[in-house]
Amino acid sequence: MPGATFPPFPHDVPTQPLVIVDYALVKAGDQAEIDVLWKAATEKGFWYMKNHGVEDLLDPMFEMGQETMDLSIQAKMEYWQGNSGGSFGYKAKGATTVDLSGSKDNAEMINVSKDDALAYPRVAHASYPSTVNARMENTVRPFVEACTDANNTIMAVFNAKLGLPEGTLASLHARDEPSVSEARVIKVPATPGSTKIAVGAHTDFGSLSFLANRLGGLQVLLPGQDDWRYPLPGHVICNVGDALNLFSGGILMSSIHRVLPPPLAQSHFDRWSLVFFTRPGNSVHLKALTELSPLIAQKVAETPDKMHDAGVNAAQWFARRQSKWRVDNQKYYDYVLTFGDELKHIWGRGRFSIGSILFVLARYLGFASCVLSNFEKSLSISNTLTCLRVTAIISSEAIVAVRTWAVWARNKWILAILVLCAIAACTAAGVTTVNDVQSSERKSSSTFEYPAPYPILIFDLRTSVGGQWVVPLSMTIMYEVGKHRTPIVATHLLSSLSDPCVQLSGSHNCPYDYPDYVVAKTTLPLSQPKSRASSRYALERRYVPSHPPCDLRWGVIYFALMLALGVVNTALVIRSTAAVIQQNVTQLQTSLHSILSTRIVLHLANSGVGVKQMHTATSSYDPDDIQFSTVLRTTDIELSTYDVGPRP
Ligand SMILES: O=C(O)CCC(=O)C(=O)O
Ligand SMILES: [Fe+2]
Repeated sequence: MPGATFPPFPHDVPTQPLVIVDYALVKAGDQAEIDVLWKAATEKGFWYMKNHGVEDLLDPMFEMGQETMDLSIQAKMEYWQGNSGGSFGYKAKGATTVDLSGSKDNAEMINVSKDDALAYPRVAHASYPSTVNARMENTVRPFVEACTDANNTIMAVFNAKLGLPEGTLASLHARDEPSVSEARVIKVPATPGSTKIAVGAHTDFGSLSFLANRLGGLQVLLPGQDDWRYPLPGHVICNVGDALNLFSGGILMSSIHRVLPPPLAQSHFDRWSLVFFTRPGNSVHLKALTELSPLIAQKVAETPDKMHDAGVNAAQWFARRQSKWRVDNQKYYDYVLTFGDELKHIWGRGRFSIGSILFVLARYLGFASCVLSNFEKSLSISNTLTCLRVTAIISSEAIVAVRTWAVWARNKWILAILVLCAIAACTAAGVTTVNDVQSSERKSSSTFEYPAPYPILIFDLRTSVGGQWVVPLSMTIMYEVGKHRTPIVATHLLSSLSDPCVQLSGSHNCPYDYPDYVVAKTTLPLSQPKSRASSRYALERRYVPSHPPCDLRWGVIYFALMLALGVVNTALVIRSTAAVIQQNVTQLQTSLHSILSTRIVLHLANSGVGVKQMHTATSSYDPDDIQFSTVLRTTDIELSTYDVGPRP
């Protein structure tokens, strides 16, 4: 790729007119050039840069990136950056969502920490693939040094223009203070003809970004514009990030950008880009520097509606923003959507039955295992996880079994089959658990042993199905869209409820990064109960006594789905020797059980019928409302998962 010739950038796409700043002149103190830079940084936050001194290091960096991406997926995933807010290491494509409907990104990248590059061979934060290490001293470190120099020079210019005491911005970006500053190489594989977003709309988290790319695809949305426009590829582009925007009280502009596949003929080629991000020291508090500059104080006073204090330091800010769009973190989504129903039907009743205890176990042990699976680093966590998962699955199975028995009108053969299945399942689960917990070795989650011909397929399993989100999320979307015809906003709400970034909603110039507050408002009320009258009506219309299969097709499909998933998952666990697949599949199994069983309980509760006085049981399907409910004939509104009462 370095030195390769690509088709030219097309003439007929909307381009973003940006000025070219001559870095050599800025460094030499040329006032006219400094004014050009200042205007670009305060009005657009983006500019092209020439004579920056990094020219000769671009190709070697791209080569390092290519050598790294050419490694097998197994080798790259040894350096997986995780989902907990870390950034150093490898990010596979598809690990983040790029828009509010949950589409996944199409960019893989390797991030090398500035601190690691400078400290090499000492490890400051993380280790890297051999392809990075081999070039750490002769390529990565010089690149990091040159970009840091360039960004520091620019920051010194901003420091003076903002009227800050000399060295203020430099001290917030001290070379020796640990930071999340990093060099990044990004590969977007060729997707001819596709217009799918490869890197979602965002503002950069840090202070200054230094970006080189080989093909078009970057698009910038400047303040006041309503269309995305391409900067020209082949230039080095610099842009201001959110930290400088905050420090300066909003005087320096941090603009929204994203990456699409390269346009037209260029779309037949892989797109490579290279970024160096200068970010503040980890402990630096992110707020406007009002006490140090009258100019900043005045700007803050003029814009009281904007957020001027993030209330967190740079490391916390970064971790939150980094994890928010992670696909894996959306496994909590269903819990959030149904929380309102849970409050009402489980906690609001003021008393507990065996049914509601099973509900709580299925739901919260499933949820806890979801959360804990992010931190599966030690044997004790691994063992705790095994126990949580098994208990959640058994509780879910109990709920589903009792419901199944109910919809089959307490048929004794069904009961016998269920009891046999339960004994078999519990025995298997018990043996596996004891075996797992007694084993003194934790199975490494970074050990990949893929069947040779299908590495990518299995890898996708690792990142999507294995990441425990895809099936629960699709099911949830199916339910909720069908039920309310409301666009689904997929997000990581739970972490953001305690996130100060939530306060930024609508007040910062990057609305794309802070959607969560809105989400909280739009999703929580989604699960409104059906009106009692309509469910009664549905019940009367559809009630078919003592002949379950006829009107039970949706219920049967629902239970069959759970069974089929169980079989598929078990097969995967048995077939695969890769610990990571076994663990992810088990977690997926737990999440699914938890979601399906608690959905059953809540839908039953929402259908407005209880079980205490019912005469028999059936299932209804209302075409206007994709909701499966086990509808039970009753006069009393009561929630229970197992008490089927007397038959007629
Ligand atoms: O690849 C590009 O051109 C831009 C990448 C970018 O915006 C980022 O990594 O923050
Ligand atoms: Fe960016």
